[in-house]
Amino acid sequence: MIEVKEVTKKFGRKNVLNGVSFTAEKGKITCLIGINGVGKTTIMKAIMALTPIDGGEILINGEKIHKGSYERITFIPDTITMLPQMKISDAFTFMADFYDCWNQERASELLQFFKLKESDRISELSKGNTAKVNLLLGLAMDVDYVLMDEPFSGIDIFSREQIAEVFTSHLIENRGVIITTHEINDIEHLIDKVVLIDHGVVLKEFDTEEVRESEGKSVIDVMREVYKA
Ligand SMILES: Nc1ncnc2c1ncn2[C@@H]1O[C@H](COP(=O)(O)OP(=O)(O)OP(=O)(O)O)[C@@H](O)[C@H]1O
Repeated sequence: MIEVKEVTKKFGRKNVLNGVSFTAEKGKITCLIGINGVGKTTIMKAIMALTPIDGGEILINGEKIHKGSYERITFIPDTITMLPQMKISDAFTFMADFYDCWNQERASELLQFFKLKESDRISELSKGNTAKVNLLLGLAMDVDYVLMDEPFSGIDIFSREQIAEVFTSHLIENRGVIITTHEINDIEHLIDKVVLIDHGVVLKEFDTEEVRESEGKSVIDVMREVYKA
């Protein structure tokens, strides 16, 4: 489990996270929802220890993040981190050299799934295909948790559908997934848990199935209630 406990973060004098707490479990897809600038990416980076926090605590499977944790958790940012002149095959070699948990078999499977070729050059990929390569590089790692920042942002409907398909396939397996979005429509049916964020605090954390069954409400119904209150 990932436990985010009372996390605070300032950039200069600006309070960005004001005591954020939530949990994300293995085997579940947890979605952080909030409009632009509420601190979603900062939370992801804090979990990965890519940005230092000012207060609170973050635990991954009961431990604070350490060097070895990067073989158990990965972050897929909303921009590709591979060099533009690389081919997809070069990116695979880079990942294999860098991570023990790199799974080439799964990478090849994802490549087929997304209809991409190892000889494709990063700089020549469309926006949708760049997002797919980014996702592929994260999902081909044998980790317990995958963090994805806006995996559906700015890409066409067909690419979005293809990416959504990954979430219901064996390629996600029993992993814990945290995704951020400000646009819930496409993915409502995929997610197990929602964390609604505003101004660096969690307004509500709920299980989508539970709310649907016990209260007959969709995620959007709950969002309307919470954000309009
Ligand atoms: N390195 C930084 N230095 C200064 N301010 C920052 C830095 N990173 C983020 N911020 C500020 O922190 C706030 C939260 O940013 P963050 O990127 O976490 O929001 P977000 O919810 O992910 O937004 P978006 O949906 O636009 O990606 C914003 O006001 C942003 O300007």
